[in-house]
Amino acid sequence: MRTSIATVSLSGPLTEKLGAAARAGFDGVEIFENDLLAAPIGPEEIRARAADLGLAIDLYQPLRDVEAVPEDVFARNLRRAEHKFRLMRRLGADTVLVCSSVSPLAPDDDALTADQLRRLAELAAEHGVKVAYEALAWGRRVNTYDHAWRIVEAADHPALGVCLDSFHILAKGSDPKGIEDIPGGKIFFLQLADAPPMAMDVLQWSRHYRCFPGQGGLDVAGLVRHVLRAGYEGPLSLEVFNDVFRQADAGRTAVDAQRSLRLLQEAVGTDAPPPPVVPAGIAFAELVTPDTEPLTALLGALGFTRTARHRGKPVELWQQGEARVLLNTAPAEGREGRGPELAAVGLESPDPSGAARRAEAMLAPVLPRRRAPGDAPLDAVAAPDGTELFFVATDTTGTEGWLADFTPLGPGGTADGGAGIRRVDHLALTQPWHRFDEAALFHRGVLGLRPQESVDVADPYGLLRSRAVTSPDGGVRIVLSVGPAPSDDRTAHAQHIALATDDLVATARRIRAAGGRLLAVPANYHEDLAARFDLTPDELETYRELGILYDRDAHGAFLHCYTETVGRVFFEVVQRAAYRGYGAANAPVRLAAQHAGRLIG
Ligand SMILES: O=C(O)c1ccc(O)c(O)c1
Ligand SMILES: [Mg+2]
Repeated sequence: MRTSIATVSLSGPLTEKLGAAARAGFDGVEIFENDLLAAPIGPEEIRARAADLGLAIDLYQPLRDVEAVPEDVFARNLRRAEHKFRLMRRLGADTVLVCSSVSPLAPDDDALTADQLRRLAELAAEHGVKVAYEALAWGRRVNTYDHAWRIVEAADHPALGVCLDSFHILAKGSDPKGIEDIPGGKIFFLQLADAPPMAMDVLQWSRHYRCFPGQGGLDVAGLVRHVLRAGYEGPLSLEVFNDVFRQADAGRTAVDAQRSLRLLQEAVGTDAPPPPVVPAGIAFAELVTPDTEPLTALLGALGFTRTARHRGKPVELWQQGEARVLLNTAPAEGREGRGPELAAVGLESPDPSGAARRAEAMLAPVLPRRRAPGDAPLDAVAAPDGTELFFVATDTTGTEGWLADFTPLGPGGTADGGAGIRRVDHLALTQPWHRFDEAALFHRGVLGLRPQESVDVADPYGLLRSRAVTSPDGGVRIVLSVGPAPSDDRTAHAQHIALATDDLVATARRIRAAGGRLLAVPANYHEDLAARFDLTPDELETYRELGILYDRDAHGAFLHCYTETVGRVFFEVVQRAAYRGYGAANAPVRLAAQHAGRLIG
């Protein structure tokens, strides 16, 4: 189907918005009146620019408080409307949006409203344009789609139809099934927006928190199915008022928006992109670091062994069980002067090239293959936070496997035992503040991971939001978070690699014995644990001594502890049986402890 986006959804001046929409693959735009009023170029030139970019101007909006007014006011409104109809002809826009009146003057009279809308439509028809009537959720009298349709039906003019907006319909809790009773040809326009679940005034919710379909909690796809069954043939148009998108880069927002519509179209069956290939596990986590020193000491204490070296690049493989960490000391552009950070993740994929095809169809930036002749082919894309995601074959033993690019370091190189670490449990990646919603949608759409609930965690210097995205069997777990801007002395929001052990107490003791330093947790925390959980004094004493945090859910217990932070990276070691979470209840204490920076040992 054709896709369109309202200019209000993108930042910047009108011409930049048009460029961003076109580059992201949109077919059209809704032009907001303010964007036109503020543009330094006239309607004819806007029309020409849009046409050059291959964009139609699908809607001009909005006309406000036109209808349901005393007759003298309506006469003035018609004059104002006629002015806009002439403007629309110059702009090449054939549909105008009329929002239901919010005026306190609006008399409680559907017949009057219908009569005035019919006269407005007659005037519009004389100018060759159409009127789409939209019920705002906070409209004075008309605030549901079915009420708007009853009025349009009564007005009975070919140049008058309804505009459906998923936000207004779903935010009010209306049943969208009734949309099927509206003849498709009378649905002149469809605006789509999602929103996170929030108990707040609907106008504020709409003006500040709308997001792209799939980023919130409304069943936008369900609504679209009803609209399609009604026979609607117009564009799917995104109309998102959002405080963050107003500031973010328009080009990125437009791609995020287009990705959301591709997923929506996949869900409703109007498009069939290559299917998602869900990664099976984390093959490796790659840390870039100016020098290996602080990390090799830490990895050694954690029980890792340097097992191999890349044949052509300054990259070492450190391994323990199925956990693999790459240390890359190649100087990287843009990273000068920065300490160690997590730069890339290898995702084990049952079908790496299928995963790459999916990624491309979902508009993930495909990275040039950084490989020397003879290296294994590696497909990679950039996640919204810049992390490079490599799709690697699950079978690492073959000559095509990524491990084939590494030379084993002697017989002692096979990692065994160590500190009891078996694999990577999860990765925690901090997101730029304006890319959090984009990141969740990206991981769902591109990788087929499932976003879990978003949780808010108190940090001593701000609030941290975090949301896990996981594969169905838990083989891949990535925790996306966004928090207060990091500064040099506040490294708590560094990314981290969580490693799984079956016996955290034994692993923590082994780490300490090997000279590793663990994060000290205040005694107050362990006193509180005694009140919350049925733990023996011995267990509590052990946890206190080793800085172990504890949580439990309906499925089982969770024990975890943290290493010191090196550059922007630290490690967590976790023991989970069937526990499903990430110890969010303990996160405020952990973050405060990281700010305090006290270590055991
Ligand atoms: O918030 C508003 O005023 C407004 C305007 C136009 C729309 O299409 C809409 O859904 C909301
Ligand atoms: Mg709308």
